Amino acid sequence: MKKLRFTKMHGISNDYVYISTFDQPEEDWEQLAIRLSDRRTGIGGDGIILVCPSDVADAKMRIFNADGSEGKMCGNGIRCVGKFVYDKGLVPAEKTTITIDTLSGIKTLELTVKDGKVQSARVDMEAAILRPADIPVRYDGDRMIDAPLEVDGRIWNVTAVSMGNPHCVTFVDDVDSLDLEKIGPHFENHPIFPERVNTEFVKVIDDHTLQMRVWERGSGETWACGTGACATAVAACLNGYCKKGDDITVHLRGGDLVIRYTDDTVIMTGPASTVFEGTVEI
Ligand SMILES: N[C@@H](CCC[C@H](N)C(=O)O)C(=O)O
Repeated sequence: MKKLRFTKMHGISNDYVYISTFDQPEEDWEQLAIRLSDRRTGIGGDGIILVCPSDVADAKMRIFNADGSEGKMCGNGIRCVGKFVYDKGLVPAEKTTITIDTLSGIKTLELTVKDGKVQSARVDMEAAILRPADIPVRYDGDRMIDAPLEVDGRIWNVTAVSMGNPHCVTFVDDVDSLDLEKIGPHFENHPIFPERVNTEFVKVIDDHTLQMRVWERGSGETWACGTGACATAVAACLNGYCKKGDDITVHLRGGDLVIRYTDDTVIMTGPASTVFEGTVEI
């Protein structure tokens, strides 16, 4: 029986099983993501994240959702990967600017370190993608903003944004009362999203504050989604609820993220936490 070393980490309760391939061989990650994510029979998590060697950055990140599908980007995950790389000494202790290669490009992180451990990270998520074909969403206009969409027998007004992965943002009066287990899968598998979609349900608190719940492609409702918070802040600016260049606080079930959107980039700031380490038989 083979053994795999892992670190359980979370970014405001969006929890993944982190596995280093710096010193462990390749495995069938799709199958392991399904098995290890199970909260009763596995380690438990919203998926698994691999921290891999890279020729072009300090490390490479790969994210597998709980259903085994591979995502291209993970906002909460990348802050934890920055912490993992620093805390494990994979970069020198004086190096607090870290680069991480992802399937949606190389991202730069500024780490905040206390007593030799990373507490939080500020990530340059790069420009939001709004061109429908690049998100991807089947939509005829040049940007899908506040567009009516029928989902599960109701009309929702949606804004489509890619942060390296696809998001559908809808503004509602109340997020707490929504039955995400029922409506989430209808958004995720809606035929206008050829690669499925992550969906954010958002209440505007004021012009600097948003409350959000998320139904993630491949993982269901999670307590937070970093790329989802970025897409939400972008959508809030595009819909006139918030202003570009301002710090926008997004309240999620598991905590807060601060997002700043400009035409050139989206900056996300938030914590990264280690829960425990262990080995698992595979
Ligand atoms: N939780 C993540 C996003 C994870 C991937 C997503 N479910 C997808 O398939 O695109 C985040 O914090 O961004």
